[in-house]
Amino acid sequence: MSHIEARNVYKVYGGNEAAALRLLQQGADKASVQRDTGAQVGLIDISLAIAPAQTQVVMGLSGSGKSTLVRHFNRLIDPSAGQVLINGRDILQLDAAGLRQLRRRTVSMVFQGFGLLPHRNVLDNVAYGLLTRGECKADAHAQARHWLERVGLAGDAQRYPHALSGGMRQRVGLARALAMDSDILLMDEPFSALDPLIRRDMQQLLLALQGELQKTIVFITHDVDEAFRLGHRIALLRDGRLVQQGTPEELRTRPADEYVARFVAVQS
Ligand SMILES: Nc1ncnc2c1ncn2[C@@H]1O[C@H](COP(=O)(O)OP(=O)(O)OP(=O)(O)O)[C@@H](O)[C@H]1O
Repeated sequence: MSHIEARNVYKVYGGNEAAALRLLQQGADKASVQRDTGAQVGLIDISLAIAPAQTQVVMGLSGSGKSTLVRHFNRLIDPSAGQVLINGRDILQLDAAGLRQLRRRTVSMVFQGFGLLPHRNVLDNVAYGLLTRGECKADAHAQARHWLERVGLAGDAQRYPHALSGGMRQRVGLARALAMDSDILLMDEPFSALDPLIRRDMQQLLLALQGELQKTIVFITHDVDEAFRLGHRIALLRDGRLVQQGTPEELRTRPADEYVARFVAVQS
């Protein structure tokens, strides 16, 4: 069974949503629908299945719909049409308690901007999610210390975010997500603000942790090298549509069209 599945997902923002959806379902493209209905088109008929313990990269230019797609997987965004399934269950059917459970237990998210709490030290930042889901302080701190050690920050538990480098902050963000012990990690351009060498270190760290922990990771990037380095599979979006989903090798050797061929050709 797929761990995560999107079935015929459409997302339209604002404007005349019903009219926009109808036009898209008849095959219209993003630009014409936006012009004719005043709606912003996020996603068009996306179907994507992600297997357990895989790193699925979502790649595409700015505005192609990467964040919109991935935010459907923890219901930060609800689709205009279509279904999203986690472990075979339609998450749009979840009640408030089910949604809380999804966000606290099943899916964690790591952002580009780190999202750390500035007035709490590193240990408390990592423990924060555990405390808010009701774990006692001693357990939360023990787990936080464990994950800080795993990301190489054992000696930095008492420091504050402002005193850390970007790479260290992103390690804290990663430790915080891992501490939640959820099976799914959503990572929205987590390394794009980092210097190239630090970025490479973080990619290595993620590969090592993934090999060991076997999480299902959905990783957004617009960097082709990063996508090829990290992804078991890569989904390439263009103007809200999925143009190809496949292994790095498949994208390289059997690109679905000229656009995919040009996109992957930039790989160094
Ligand atoms: N809240 C919103 N309201 C209106 N339009 C939106 C909203 N969020 C996204 N969009 C539009 O949906 C489309 C896809 O945006 P999205 O942010 O998902 O793309 P992206 O590939 O993640 O881009 P980036 O790489 O710049 O983050 C864009 O045309 C964007 O303008």
